[in-house]
Parts: sequence; structure tokens; C-alpha cells
Amino acid sequence: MWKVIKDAIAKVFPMTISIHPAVDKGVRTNEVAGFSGGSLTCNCNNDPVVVSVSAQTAHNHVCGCSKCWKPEGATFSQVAVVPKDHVSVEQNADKLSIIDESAAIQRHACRDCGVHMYGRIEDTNHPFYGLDFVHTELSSEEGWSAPEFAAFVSSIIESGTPPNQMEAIRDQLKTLGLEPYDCLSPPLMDAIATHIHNQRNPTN
Ligand SMILES: N[C@@H](CCC(=O)N[C@@H](CS)C(=O)NCC(=O)O)C(=O)O
Ligand SMILES: [Zn+2]
Ligand SMILES: [Zn+2]
Repeated sequence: MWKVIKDAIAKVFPMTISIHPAVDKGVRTNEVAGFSGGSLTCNCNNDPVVVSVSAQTAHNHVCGCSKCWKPEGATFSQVAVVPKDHVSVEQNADKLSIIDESAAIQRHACRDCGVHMYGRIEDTNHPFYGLDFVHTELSSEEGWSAPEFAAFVSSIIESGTPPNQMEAIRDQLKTLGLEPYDCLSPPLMDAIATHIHNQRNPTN
């Protein structure tokens, strides 16, 4: 009974949550044509890890999965991809360690502040092999590609979001122009399925 009342209250008075600081006040589409990257810096005050990204990112999105790094207070991570040959660690590489060696995306995080500096796929058969995952909010440069959609939205429940807030959160994402999906966006899911089909049906 109490749950029914709580759900009814949540419906009438939807709470707005912090999706991510980069989008909470509206998605800023300040992408610059010809933008060619910048530096990502971890949150350490001393000896920060610095990673150079020498290309524009693609498929920027917010991700609700429990594995992607989120800034303090954010419910979603903001994450984009870039060819791995355009990612290099410039300073304090010794502070990096891989969060989970068995994960498809090997997230290289700063041991001191916990920020994930880049996620790399080592499996050459993976659909996204060759792309690194990066959080462009760690850069002071302006011009990065803007987030386009929200991925793994239902997964925020795994990190503690009450299920009765999901409808309001999906509405909040839609209002921001970030279409919510419970996995990746249809074009990316199609790309994954195409890759799998082609692997199973080699032409030569
Ligand atoms: N429901 C899971 C979803 C995890 C997941 O599949 N995350 C996606 C988006 S980042 C992925 O591709 N993960 C691969 C990996 O973490 O290696 C969770 O929240 O932990
Ligand atoms: Zn750090
Ligand atoms: Zn994720």
C-alpha cells in the first residue's frame, strides 16, 4: 500500500535528478567544425594524469551503466569514442591501472582520484575494436562533439536509483533531447549486429 502511495506521489511530483553536469542545464552543442582534440586531465591536484586525444570524438552519449565513470553526484556518465591511435598518455602514466582486466572495455583509471582516463578494447574481434572510450569533460578545450542520446538507462537502477523514478528520468532525458535507450542507440546496435553477421558469414 505504502509503495502505491509513494509511486503516485512520484508521478505527480517528479523529482529532477542530476543526469550529468554537462547536460543538466541543457545540452550545449558547441561542437566546432575541424576540432582536432585536446588534453584530458584527471582530478588530482598534484601530478595529474594527462591524456592527449588528437581527434574529434564520435557517438558522444550519456551512459547509465554501473561500470562507466561518473563525476560526483551524477547519475550518468558522459562518454564518447575516438580512434585509439589518437589517444596517448602524456603525463603520470604510472598512476594508471586497469579497473577490470576481464571487461571488454579496459578502463584505465587514476589510482589516486579514481577518474577513468580512457577505456580500451583489446579484443580484435570486438565490434568496437580500434576505438577508445573517453570522457571529454576532463578537457578544458571547447569544441568536442555533444552527447546525442542516453544509453543503458535501466542500468541506473543497479546503482541505486529507485525504479519508481524511471519514468520521470526518461522524461527528463527526452526533454534534454537525449533519447533514452536501455542498451545503445539503434544505429550502434545495428552496427554491432552487422559486425557479428559479417564475422559469421565471411565473404572470402
Ligand atoms: N547493466 C550493466 C551494463 C554494463 C554494460 O554492458 N555496459 C556497456 C556500456 S559501457 C558495455 O559495453 N560494457 C562493456 C564493458 O564494460 O566492458 C551495468 O550497469 O553494469
Ligand atoms: Zn588522479
Ligand atoms: Zn557505460
